[in-house]
Amino acid sequence: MKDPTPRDPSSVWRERWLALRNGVLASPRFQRLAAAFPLTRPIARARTRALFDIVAGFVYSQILFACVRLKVFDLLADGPLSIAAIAARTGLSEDAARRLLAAAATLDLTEPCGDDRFALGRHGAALRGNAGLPDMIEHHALFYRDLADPVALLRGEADPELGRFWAYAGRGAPGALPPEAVASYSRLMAATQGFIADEVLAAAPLAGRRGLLDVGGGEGAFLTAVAARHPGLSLMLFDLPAVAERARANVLAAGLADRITIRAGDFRADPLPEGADTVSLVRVLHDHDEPTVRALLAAVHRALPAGGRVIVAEPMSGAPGAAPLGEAYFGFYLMAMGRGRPRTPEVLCALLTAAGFHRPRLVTTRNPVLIQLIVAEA
Ligand SMILES: CC(C)=CCC/C(C)=C/CC/C(C)=C/C=C/C(C)=C/C=C/C=C(C)/C=C/C=C(C)/C=C/C=C(C)/C=C/CC(C)(C)O
Ligand SMILES: C[S@@+](CC[C@H](N)C(=O)[O-])C[C@H]1O[C@@H](n2cnc3c(N)ncnc32)[C@H](O)[C@@H]1O
Repeated sequence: MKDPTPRDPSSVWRERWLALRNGVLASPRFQRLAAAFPLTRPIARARTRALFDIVAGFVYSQILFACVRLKVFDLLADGPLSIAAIAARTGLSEDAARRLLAAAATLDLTEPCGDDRFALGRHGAALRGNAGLPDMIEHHALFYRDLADPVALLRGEADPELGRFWAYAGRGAPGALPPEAVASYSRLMAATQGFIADEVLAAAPLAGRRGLLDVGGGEGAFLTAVAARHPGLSLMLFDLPAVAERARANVLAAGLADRITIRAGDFRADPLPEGADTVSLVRVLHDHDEPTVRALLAAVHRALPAGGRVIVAEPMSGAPGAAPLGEAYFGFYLMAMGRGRPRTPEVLCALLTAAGFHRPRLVTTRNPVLIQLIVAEA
């Protein structure tokens, strides 16, 4: 079907090239020839594998999910185990355990070491070093169910479970959410701060700052990490009342009540507390649509003094080497959640400029796949 909308003249040549390339790639005769000819055969194989991997991706995810649910990586933490021992400890038959461990081995989750024994694979071992990751993987059961009919999700005809899990994404006033509505998402976010806070703190320009306000700071896991690394910084957390209550209990239990002040409120309705010269928004903006983000950034600007600084930390669209994680993974995750979108650094910089901030800039983290930073001055 030809698109009747007028085209930008600069795209004409690109579209002609795409038509030519795609016509060739779609031809079964070309595909047969490319696979037969020794010089193009490796390319044909790689393309076949790449497309097959997209088809199989969900199966790979379920194999990882089964390993996490059955605690296979915990079982192998002390060294290789035989299939008989793994079967006994997971409650699987030996045949099922062998099928799972062999499949996991092809994904580098486990590694065969002869005599029907398996060790942790490279990914299985890395997973053990990331506290909170198994919780995050198990949480995906909801997302996978929401994705069972992606077309219904795209058409807005589904009733996604993620929308209920992230209670503040619902229609009601988030400030009135009861404790039980925020408990599970707050626990999950706190559990996954381990691999976020390290990256953010390695890159965040906090030297010489006096006070940090963490907006949407959850249970206080990020500020607890900040407190350990920046002993001179005064710290304040702002979150919904039911979440702030959890933060208060955690901060008290960690003996940090004199370091971290907790303030409760709804940033869509209440002013932000003043007094800090730096504000962080960690995994907050991507949860919200444009009007909320604009209003929130303007409120952050109002709360900051001259010389103030804002730090936005979240996974972003178009991260180098990880393009599908932004638009595909977080794009669909946030669609199921019911609001928000992953944004490129350029879009975030433009939103910060519109809110009155100066010199918005991308600060590269050690691991942009997980999180990136934008810093701007008030
Ligand atoms: C050892 C020898 C011989 C050589 C060394 C070679 C070498 C240098 C190897 C590297 C080893 C290494 C450092 C490995 C490190 C691996 C790491 C750090 C792996 C980390 C993996 C992290 C993953 C898979 C993270 C996944 C995160 C997810 C799925 C997050 C989802 C977040 C969501 C859904 C957030 C929701 C919040 C909302 C609603 C969007 O606001
Ligand atoms: C995805 S979580 C991130 C939590 C924390 N910053 C982290 O990275 O672990 C988003 C946080 O924003 C908070 N939040 C959402 N809407 C809010 C609102 N209207 N006012 C205040 N906080 C809000 C949530 O309660 C939640 O703690």
